[in-house]
Amino acid sequence: MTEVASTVVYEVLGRRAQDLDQPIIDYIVNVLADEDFDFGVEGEGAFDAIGELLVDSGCVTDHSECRSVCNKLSDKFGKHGLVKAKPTVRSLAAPLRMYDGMDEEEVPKKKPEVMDGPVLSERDRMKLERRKRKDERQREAEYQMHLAEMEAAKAGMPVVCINHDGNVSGPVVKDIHMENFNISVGGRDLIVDGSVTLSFGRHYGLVGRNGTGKTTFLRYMAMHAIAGIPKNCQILHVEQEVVGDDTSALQCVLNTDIERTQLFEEEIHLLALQRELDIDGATENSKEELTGGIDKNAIAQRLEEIYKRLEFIDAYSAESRAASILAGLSFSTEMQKRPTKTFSGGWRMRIALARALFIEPDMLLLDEPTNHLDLHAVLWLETYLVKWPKTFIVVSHAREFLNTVVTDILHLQGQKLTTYKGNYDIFERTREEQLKNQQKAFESNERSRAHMQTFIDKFRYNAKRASLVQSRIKALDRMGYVDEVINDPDYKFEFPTPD
Ligand SMILES: Nc1ncnc2c1ncn2[C@@H]1O[C@H](COP(=O)(O)OP(=O)(O)OP(=O)(O)O)[C@@H](O)[C@H]1O
Repeated sequence: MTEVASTVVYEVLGRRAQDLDQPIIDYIVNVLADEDFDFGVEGEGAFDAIGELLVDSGCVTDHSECRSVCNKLSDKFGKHGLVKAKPTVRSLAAPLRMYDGMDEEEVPKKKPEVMDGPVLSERDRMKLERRKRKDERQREAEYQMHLAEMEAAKAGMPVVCINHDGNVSGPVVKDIHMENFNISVGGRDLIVDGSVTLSFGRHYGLVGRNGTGKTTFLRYMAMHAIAGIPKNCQILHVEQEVVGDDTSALQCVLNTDIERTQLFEEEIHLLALQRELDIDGATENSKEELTGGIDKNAIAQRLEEIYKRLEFIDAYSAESRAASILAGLSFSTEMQKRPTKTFSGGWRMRIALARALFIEPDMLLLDEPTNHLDLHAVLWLETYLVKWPKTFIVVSHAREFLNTVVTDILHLQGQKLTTYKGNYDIFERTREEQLKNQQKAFESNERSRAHMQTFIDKFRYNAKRASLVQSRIKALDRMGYVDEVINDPDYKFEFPTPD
């Protein structure tokens, strides 16, 4: 019935329908299609019900055009057999109560009145302030506990290093589907019922207001703490600077290739043995002691295997690759040879970034990588990431950087993650358009609801309008709500005065 009613409404309104918002049209159709609706004589009932709405919305120019439209509607509805025969009029023996026979839920609820709270005394205000500060301290303590738990969990995880043979522990997983997951910190829900698919080779920019949980999401991913992340997927989250010690910056990067380092160490050891065996003066017994029973042939054979493997894993070009990454991040040749302990935190962060780029994990997670970089390094990193062959997620507030390096945007808002195709500018435009439409739909929905509510309130106790009021109540119920546009609040810092 509603379908035919909708066709009739569009037919009668014609071009006028183009200027009407969808919720208003839906409302008109619902009211007129209601089986209890009374069109009255020459569409008088329709005029009463939707006349004001048609005039207010600008669909008709004045009341006389409105009457003619309502008349036509009544006529057409009648022709399509959509008008019910008028019930015989009878006088009421007893007063009619509007809510009789209605479900409790259908009874329109009155909005709770907003009451102004009592004015706080200075003492109460101080008390509240103290309570607030106490809560803050508790939140900070809970957050520190969360960080400690994360650290402990990370320490128990396998070290992310260069994996020359691909995934030996299972088939290579390309896309990652994380479904219906929740993340909360210190009792605060950051992501509720989140679902994300990360396609292999795409570059994601993770954006959202401060404090919404971007870093925490990356941490959970790095710990494989979200269902749907394959165990054999190597995820590296560049979060902390490298620990400073006597290792040179270059060696620190090279050490992430554990197999290469081990093969070189074994080679050095075997070559030393070979030299010992070649010394003429050594007795057979002392030679045996040195080599643990391995003869010269076995050593030569093992060395051959080592050289083949080193060749296979590109071990000889690794140093120049590592050096070029460090150079890109503004380390001069002299700096690359310096022990990591001689660098500041910012520069050690760059070494951590260089290590991650050198490892090339299946999934790279970068949190504000440009924060520690100079312009030259930022430009170099942009070029490097554009060509990155695998998947990465980067959190950054640098618009130009995001525009250059990402192919998709992950937006964390309202405890949900949404994916948008395209760079940051495209995301911003799409989002603006979406918000505008949502706001428009919200306002139009509110307008229609308010209009219906006014009618209901006005004629609630009017027995003659009972059926109209009922149909409005039903229509109001069917109409539903459009969400209002709500932005996540910015994280606010407060520096309390000491007690
Ligand atoms: N130092 C802190 N003390 C207490 N709670 C914190 C602290 N840092 C973060 N949190 C809590 O964890 C939530 C998520 O923080 P997280 O760092 O993951 O957000 P974010 O989106 O990465 O923010 P930002 O962009 O500011 O880094 C915060 O809203 C806050 O509730």
